[in-house]
Amino acid sequence: MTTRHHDLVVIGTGSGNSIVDDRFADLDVAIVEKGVFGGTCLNVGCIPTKMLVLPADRVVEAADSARLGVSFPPGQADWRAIRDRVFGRIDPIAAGGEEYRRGLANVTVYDREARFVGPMRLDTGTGVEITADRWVVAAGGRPRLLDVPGLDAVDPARGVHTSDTIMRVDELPLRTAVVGGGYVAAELSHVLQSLGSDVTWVHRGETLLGHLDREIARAFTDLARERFDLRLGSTVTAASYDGSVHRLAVKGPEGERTVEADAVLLAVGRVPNTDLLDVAAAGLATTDDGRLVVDSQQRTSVPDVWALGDISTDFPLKHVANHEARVVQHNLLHAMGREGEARESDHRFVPSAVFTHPQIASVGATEQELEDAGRAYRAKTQKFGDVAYGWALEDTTGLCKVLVDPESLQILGAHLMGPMSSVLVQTFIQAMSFGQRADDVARGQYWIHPALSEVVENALLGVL
Ligand SMILES: Cc1cc2nc3c(=O)[nH]c(=O)nc-3n(C[C@H](O)[C@H](O)[C@H](O)COP(=O)(O)OP(=O)(O)OC[C@H]3O[C@@H](n4cnc5c(N)ncnc54)[C@H](O)[C@@H]3O)c2cc1C
Ligand SMILES: NC(=O)c1ccc[n+]([C@@H]2O[C@H](COP(=O)([O-])OP(=O)(O)OC[C@H]3O[C@@H](n4cnc5c(N)ncnc54)[C@H](O)[C@@H]3O)[C@@H](O)[C@H]2O)c1
Repeated sequence: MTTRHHDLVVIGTGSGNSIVDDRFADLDVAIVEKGVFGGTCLNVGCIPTKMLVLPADRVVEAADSARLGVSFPPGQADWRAIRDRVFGRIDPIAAGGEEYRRGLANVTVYDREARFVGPMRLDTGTGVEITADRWVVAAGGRPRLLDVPGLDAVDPARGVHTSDTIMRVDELPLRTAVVGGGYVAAELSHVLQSLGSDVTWVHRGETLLGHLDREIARAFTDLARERFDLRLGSTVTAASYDGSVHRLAVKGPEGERTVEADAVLLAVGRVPNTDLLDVAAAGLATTDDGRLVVDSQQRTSVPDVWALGDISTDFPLKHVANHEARVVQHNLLHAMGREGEARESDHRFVPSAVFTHPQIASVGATEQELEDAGRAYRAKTQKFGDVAYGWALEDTTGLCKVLVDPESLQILGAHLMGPMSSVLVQTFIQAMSFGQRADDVARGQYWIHPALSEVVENALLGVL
């Protein structure tokens, strides 16, 4: 084992990869990445899922078009062509990112799983142990597995998948059992079912997407009930596999039932990679659920060590990881005397979207959070179907809900389900971020008629 000292070490090439730019050109930098460059979002997360959701949306919309007076034959997906198009675009980006880093004279890439072996001493797994003046830990997380024999390890050959593996299969399973009721389950159930797999969706809770405002969560759950074989309040207690078929014992409101499937998708959350990295050996403090403790400047409990993204954040979302990476980048430069005052991360109004069908988007407090906090609020839920573009869409399910402080008229939260919700929510994000009042946003600007954005205008006018 040889040892080497660097000026800066970055562990993880998801959002961590964006930190080292020209301003670090005079430093001896190590980048540590055990997998492909670009991390979760690019390779197995946001990007491929959204590229798969789009054709899935087309299938659903075509099937629904008869209501508009046009009909198409039932959607036929060429799974391999879709898969190859998606990864044919993504994989070269990951490879190009790695090639670029390896070509930089001041950067050394360590490409094995690394772990700490002492106070800020990292075994890179390549026969080199490294130390450094400054560190960035951006090692993300990985899918959680189930504590059920047979489903406690990923095994694509047997059809036991997580989001890391299901998107690259050669054949879409004829029947998939999806376990979990969060983001990944909602997006990938839509993809699988639309593109040709029969989905049985098993979730332990009574509503899907339980983190959302309850009105939206219930409305989405009602729609999902019509579309999927949905087993709510249900847990998988045992699993068997006979070489071609999985049989899951599912305990639910009607007792124990067997769910048969050709593949199982485990979508039961993610765990931070602090254990694999053995952060305890480095003396880095962790939260009860295993994330690195960071302060508002993204500093860990050890001096000169910063962390960002899924390994530390309360908000495991790519736009948050990117924001935190910019803060860490600035604060590293500040610590080296190259930038002014240190900065803090802004987690006041973190938005999110679930790219399922219909789309869902959200920012700020839910109604139940305001109730629990005993906070006064006014609420208005505007139906997409009641604005002009909603008529064009013949929309019967879309909702735009806004929650406002009755005194200050500040927007406290906004929750949408319907076409283009991830875009429509931006008006609320902007208003909340800049402290704009609901009446000013509603009345102080033009709203293009008859655009779908009128649903936001009407929700705001309604709440006033
Ligand atoms: C299916 C799916 C869909 C998603 N869709 C969205 C979306 O639409 N919008 C959104 O905002 N967010 C989405 N997310 C969440 C988003 O992908 C993550 O929040 C984001 O990628 C986290 O970035 P990160 O840099 O913290 O970690 P990562 O991107 O996970 O990067 C961590 C890197 O560290 C490496 N690493 C870990 N441990 C070690 C080690 N010991 N040694 C060496 N290298 C190591 C890993 O290989 C990895 O490349 C999605 C997630 C999933 C799973
Ligand atoms: N569009 C997006 O922004 C997007 C898309 C996908 C993922 N993500 C991010 O990735 C994270 C992970 O997504 P996810 O869907 O895996 O997690 P999640 O936290 O959204 O949902 C996890 C689900 O699994 C269930 N669950 C947890 N443990 C279980 C157990 N032991 N048995 C049965 N069910 C269990 C939970 O009740 C929950 O419904 C999300 O929190 C999100 O931040 C974001």
